[in-house]
Amino acid sequence: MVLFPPQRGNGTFAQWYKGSRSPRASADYHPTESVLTPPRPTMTTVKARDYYPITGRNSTGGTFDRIPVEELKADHPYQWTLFVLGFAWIKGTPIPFPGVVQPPLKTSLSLMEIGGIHGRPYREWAGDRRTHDEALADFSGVDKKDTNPSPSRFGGYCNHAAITFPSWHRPYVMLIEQAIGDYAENVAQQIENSNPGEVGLWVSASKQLRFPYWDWADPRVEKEGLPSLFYDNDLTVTATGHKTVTVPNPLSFFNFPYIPEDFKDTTRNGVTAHFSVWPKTYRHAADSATPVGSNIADLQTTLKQQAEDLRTKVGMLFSFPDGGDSSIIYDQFSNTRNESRQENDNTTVGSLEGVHNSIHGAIGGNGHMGNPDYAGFDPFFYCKWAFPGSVLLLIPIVIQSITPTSTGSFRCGNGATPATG
Ligand SMILES: N[C@@H](Cc1ccc(O)cc1)C(=O)O
Repeated sequence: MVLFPPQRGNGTFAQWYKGSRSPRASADYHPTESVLTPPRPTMTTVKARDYYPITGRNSTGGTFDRIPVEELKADHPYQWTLFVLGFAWIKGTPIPFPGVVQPPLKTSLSLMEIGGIHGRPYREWAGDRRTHDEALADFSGVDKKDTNPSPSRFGGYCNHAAITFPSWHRPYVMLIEQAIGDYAENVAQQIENSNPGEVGLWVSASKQLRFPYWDWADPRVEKEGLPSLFYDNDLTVTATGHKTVTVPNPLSFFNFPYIPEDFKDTTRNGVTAHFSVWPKTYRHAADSATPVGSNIADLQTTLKQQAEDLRTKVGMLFSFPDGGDSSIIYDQFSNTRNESRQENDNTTVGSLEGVHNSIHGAIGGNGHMGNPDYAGFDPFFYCKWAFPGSVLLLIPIVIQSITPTSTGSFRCGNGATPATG
């Protein structure tokens, strides 16, 4: 399965591919680091060890729940510290911590590269394991799906408006989850090594760390909107000796280390997003090359207004009639451009992608989250995505004719399960 066809633009695929393959891509070639590379049984790069049953992060020795981000912050102080440190590290702006030597950050695991997988820049991910020949083998010069796809393909790797929409984004979140988790284990070990009195506190927390989710279908969203941990300037974390310290919040925005050439200003509904010059990610920004910052008041008003509708739409995903054809239901459940609509189709339950689009718009406005080409750079993207990723694990409830087989760990926060809306 080809999960992420590259953009060909006006040139041939071969031109695109040669032009886009940056030297650092091969220098940064790490055969075991990617969870995104699709199965290619005939390719020599495929190794049995690259595949493993997914029950959370690899090699933690257990299966642990993803938990709501608010709960991670309130009740799991060591995991919270490690998550915050890990997110800052992946952004290329590590937070110093006594006794910790920051592990090197591979280019391919930086937020600049991971964020760029989703949309722009339209070029190969630095961690893509395919050789030049393997990538070319994906392309057929005589196949319309490659030369003239209709509708035309999205330019990044991500899959939208297709049945692969949910299953593409789940491993995408796992990539950042695994990277931050590996970092957390490394740092936790260093902390315990230099603080023998804290042995047992950090390493076990690091093993249990999963990427937290934000449940945007929780009834609290109507009143409280977006939790401030996503936009506060600073966050409080627990340091050694049970002390708390204040650190810059890595979840509120991302400073671009450089602006890729193909970042373009985009005007929608008369409002321009100045992506070609904005040095950092914004949410609901002013139509200006130099906005003062994200307009959180606007964001909150929009989100609170839409919250009930969002929650209803998530609940509706679980109201497909029993006994239907599971392939048709999955098609309708998963994405906005389902192909299997029937002539007399009275189904109005919406789709996971549809409701997910609404949350992108509500949070991003004209900012990066509101546009698939740039959304992956906003740190919020991944906590937001960990939620529909988890809704996906409830698919056996949606399609009742399938026996539940999910071994993935999932838990909803605060009793507000998506199943009950
Ligand atoms: N393009 C979608 C919103 C969206 C934004 C970013 C994404 O990654 C995905 C979807 C819409 O207009 O509804």
